[in-house]
Amino acid sequence: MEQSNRLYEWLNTAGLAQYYPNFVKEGIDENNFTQLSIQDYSKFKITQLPDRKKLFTLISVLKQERQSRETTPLDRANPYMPYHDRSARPAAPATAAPPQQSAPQVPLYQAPIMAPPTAPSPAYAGLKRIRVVVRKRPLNRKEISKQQADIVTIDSDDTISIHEPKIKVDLTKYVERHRFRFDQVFDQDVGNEQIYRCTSYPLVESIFRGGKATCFAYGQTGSGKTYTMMGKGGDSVGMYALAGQDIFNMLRSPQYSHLHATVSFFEIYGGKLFDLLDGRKKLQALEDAHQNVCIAGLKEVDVDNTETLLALIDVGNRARSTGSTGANADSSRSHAILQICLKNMSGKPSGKFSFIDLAGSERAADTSDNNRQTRMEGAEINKSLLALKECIRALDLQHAHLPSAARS
Ligand SMILES: Nc1ncnc2c1ncn2[C@@H]1O[C@H](COP(=O)(O)OP(=O)(O)OP(=O)(O)O)[C@@H](O)[C@H]1O
Repeated sequence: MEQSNRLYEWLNTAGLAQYYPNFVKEGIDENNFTQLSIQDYSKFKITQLPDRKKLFTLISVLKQERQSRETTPLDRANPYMPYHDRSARPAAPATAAPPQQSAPQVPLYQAPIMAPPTAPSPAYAGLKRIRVVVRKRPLNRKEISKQQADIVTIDSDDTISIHEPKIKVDLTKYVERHRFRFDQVFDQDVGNEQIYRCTSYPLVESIFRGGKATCFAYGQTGSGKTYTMMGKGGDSVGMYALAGQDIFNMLRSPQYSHLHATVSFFEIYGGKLFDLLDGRKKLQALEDAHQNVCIAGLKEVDVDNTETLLALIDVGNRARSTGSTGANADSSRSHAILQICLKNMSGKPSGKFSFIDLAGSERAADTSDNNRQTRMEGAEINKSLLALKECIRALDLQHAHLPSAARS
């Protein structure tokens, strides 16, 4: 494939193919594309905000991808290729000519927290142990109909601002701006596939080296955690399916013919564990002699393709505890843990990817309409999230003592 065509392919995937000739005219190709800055965009006649955002996201994804490509062999040809297109790559044209073509809202974030593998791996030496990325979701229908204001702006690829409306003692209204910095932030028009590329994807290879990787979706109720992990159904897939697809593809290569994958899915509700693939059978977390946490009796199903994985997730999600909260009519009230475990011929675990769709945290202001059970659940959820925070802090600081949950 010619390099210039690869540039076309990237732009096409991001919905920017019509600008391709402008890039060619300015001498931009695959090698210098990622060096473009926001100030350059107008040179290519990209003046509309949505298109500028698309270009910004595309360049961020590619930069991230360039880093991770040095560590993973997956899909080197076009890291930006979306999930649906990976089996049938569209041919790019051979020439430069393209084909024709009010009230504040707070729960706007969800943040997958990425933990690189626990097993030492030279390829991951340069990566942070924990990465936190933030995704903004668009205002939903209810918020739009109430003409509520969007109080979140994305300032750059790692900084967001929250504009908090406040009232002074003399009743004058003003807005206080809070800026927050993360490893990466994504605007509301970024899809699950791009988020997967920048977060979970670089970790997939690590589990084939015997590592343990974890992706948490953390955020307030209604902020989009399940949307990110699961997708919306149909063609809209999330982290589970995208990672599953890459894992199963790698398992098909002769290099990994000695491995197979098993899937388990359970939830933590009210401090208790329930197997989502086994009729919500109650489970027990036990610690073995090496202080590894084991879930006794957890059902593990052999899976070798994405369709079966999605069918199992569907079964599990139907069994998952949901309820209605002030902020989300279909709120997950439990932490759901999907594990894809690699095992060798003798059934010994040899790498694991855990996806954790946490129950939503709640602001006190959103709980006023909730009934007693919902409030009790909320208290339990907030308590367990606090415990999780301690685990992550201990991991981050590499404490000698880790809470047992941080070791599993
Ligand atoms: N990025 C997004 N783009 C479009 N719609 C979104 C996005 N994120 C979330 N939504 C929509 O917002 C609603 C709430 O999302 P979701 O159920 O994923 O929230 P949640 O964080 O899992 O909430 P809870 O913790 O209460 O389970 C859903 O209708 C979902 O389709």
